[in-house]
Amino acid sequence: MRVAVLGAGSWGTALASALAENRCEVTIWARDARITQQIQSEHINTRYLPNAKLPASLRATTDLKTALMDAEVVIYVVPSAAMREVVELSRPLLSGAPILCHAVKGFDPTTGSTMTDLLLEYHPDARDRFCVIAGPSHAEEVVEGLPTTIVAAAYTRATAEAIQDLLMSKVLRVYTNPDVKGAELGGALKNIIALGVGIADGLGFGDNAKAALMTRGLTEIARIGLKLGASVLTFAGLSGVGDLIVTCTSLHSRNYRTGKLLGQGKSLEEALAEVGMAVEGVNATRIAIQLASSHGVEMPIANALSDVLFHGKPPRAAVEDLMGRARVHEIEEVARDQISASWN
Ligand SMILES: NC(=O)c1ccc[n+]([C@@H]2O[C@H](COP(=O)([O-])OP(=O)(O)OC[C@H]3O[C@@H](n4cnc5c(N)ncnc54)[C@H](O)[C@@H]3O)[C@@H](O)[C@H]2O)c1
Ligand SMILES: O=P(O)(O)OC[C@H](O)CO
Repeated sequence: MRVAVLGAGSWGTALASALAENRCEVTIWARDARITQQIQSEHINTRYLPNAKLPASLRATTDLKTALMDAEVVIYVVPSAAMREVVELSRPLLSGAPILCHAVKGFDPTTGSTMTDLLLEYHPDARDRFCVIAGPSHAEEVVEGLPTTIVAAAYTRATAEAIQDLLMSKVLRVYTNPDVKGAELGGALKNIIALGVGIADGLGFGDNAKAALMTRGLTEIARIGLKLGASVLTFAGLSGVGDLIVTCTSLHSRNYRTGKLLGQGKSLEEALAEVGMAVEGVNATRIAIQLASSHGVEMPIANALSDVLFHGKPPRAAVEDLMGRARVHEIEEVARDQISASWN
C-alpha cells in the first residue's frame, strides 16, 4: 500500500515510521529540506524525535507532488492552523480516490470547523473516504514501539477497517469507531483540560485538583460534543477519556507542559516558545468558548482557561472563580439515541 504522510513533526514522523515498519511504502512530506534529508539519509528526525531511529525504508521529500504520486492513503498530520493550506496545496495533486485521513487534534482557527468538516469543503464527494486517527498516543512512545491503542473513526466501516489493517501491529492496537465527530472533538477538546491540569500542577495543587479537572473537563467535552452530534459513549472511550488521561498526566504532553509553565508564572508567549511545538489547546480554548456560547452550553473550565490565556487573569484567581461557582447537580440527562453511534 502506498501512503503519503503530510507533515514531519513528531506525530507525522511516528505514524510514518509505524506504517513503514508495517511494510507500507511510505513517503513523508515536509517543507523543511533539512528534516527530509535527515530522514531520507540518516533515518533520524533530531528536531522532533531526537532519540528515535527511523526505518530505512521511509522516504522523505519536500516535493508534495512526489509524495502524493499514486498514494492510496493520504494522512494529514500538520497543526490544525496549517491544515487548510496543506489541503489546498494537495488537492490538485491527488490521483485516483485515496483514503483521506487526518491525525490532527484541533480546530480550523478561522472557521472553527473540525478537520473533517474542513476536508469536506475541498472534497465534498469523498466523505466515505475520510478517516480520523485519534486516541492516547504520544509520538515519543509510538516511535519507541511501546504498546499503544488508537482509534480509526470513519463514516464507513470499509474505510475505518482499511486504516485499522494498515496500522495494526504487535505494539499498536487499532479500534474502529463510526463516530467521527466524537473522535475529533475528544482529541481537540482534551487539550484545553491538559492546559488546565498543567496550570494546577504549576501552582502546586495536588492530585485532587487534577482528578477534578479531568472529570469535570470530560463533562464539558461531552456536553458540547452532544450538541454537535457526537455520541456520549465515544467520550468514555480511547479518543475521549483515554486521550484526556494521557495528555493530562504525561510529561510528553506539550499542552500539559505549557500549562505548567503558565502556572509557574510564565507568560503564554514564553511558555509556547519554551515548548517549541504544536500546542493545540490554545486555539481550541478560543473555539470552544465560541461554540459553547453559540450552542448555549456551559463550559466553565474552558472559560476559566480563556480568561487566563487571553485576558490576563492570574491562574490562581481563575481557580478561585471555578471553586466559587453556584451549586449544581453532577449528572446530566442524555437522550437514548445520543449514547452510541453505529454504521448501518
Ligand atoms: N505529538 C504527538 O504525540 C501527537 C499525537 C497525536 C496527535 N497529534 C496531533 O498531530 C498534529 C501535529 O502535531 P505534531 O505533534 O506532529 O506537531 P509538531 O509541532 O511536532 O510538528 C508540526 C509539523 O508541522 C509542520 N508545519 C507547520 N505548519 C506547516 C504548514 N503551513 N505547512 C506544512 N507543514 C507545516 C512543522 O514544520 C512541523 O514539521 C497536532 O494536531 C497534534 O495535536 C500529536
Ligand atoms: O503533546 P500533546 O499535548 O499535543 O498531546 C499529544 C497527543 O494528543 C496525545 O494523545
